[in-house]
Amino acid sequence: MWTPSSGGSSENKVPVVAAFLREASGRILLSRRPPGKARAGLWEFPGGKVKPGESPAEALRRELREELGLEASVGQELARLIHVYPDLTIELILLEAFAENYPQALEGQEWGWFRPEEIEKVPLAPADRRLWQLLYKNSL
Ligand SMILES: Nc1nc2c([nH]c(=O)n2[C@@H]2O[C@H](COP(=O)(O)OP(=O)(O)OP(=O)(O)O)[C@@H](O)[C@H]2O)c(=O)[nH]1
Repeated sequence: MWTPSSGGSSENKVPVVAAFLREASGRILLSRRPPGKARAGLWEFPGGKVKPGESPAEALRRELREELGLEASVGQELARLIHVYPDLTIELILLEAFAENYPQALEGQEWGWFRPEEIEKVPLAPADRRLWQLLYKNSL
């Protein structure tokens, strides 16, 4: 598990949980930030903010159900980092997830399965680009 910090202020950081979810052929699930939201149009691992009183795993199961209609079990933590955006500072926690059904875009967002080499070329949210580099370097 890797826990680097991007350096800026990490006070009042918002915990954000995200899923590393692979289908049978090894492609990875990404979803796209919808128009009108911060980082609109960029791709990210599906997930969202951890609410007070929730564990990261509970938050991830809730987000996957709400956004993609997925029933999922959650495995180990793969990576974690702090990222400072102009509008907020997040602590992004990437958890391995295993889905029991197929995703459907319940909030109208785009999503897709990507092979690792395709992810190199996808416009990822900046925090996710860093996370991906960590994962790749450690050949997950
Ligand atoms: N879900 C998710 N958010 C990420 C990732 N990477 C990343 O920088 N973020 C940022 O973390 C924040 C998560 O907010 P969100 O909007 O997804 O979460 P939410 O639905 O629970 O909150 P909201 O109701 O305030 O929109 C956003 O600013 C988003 O850009 C990621 O891989 N997954």
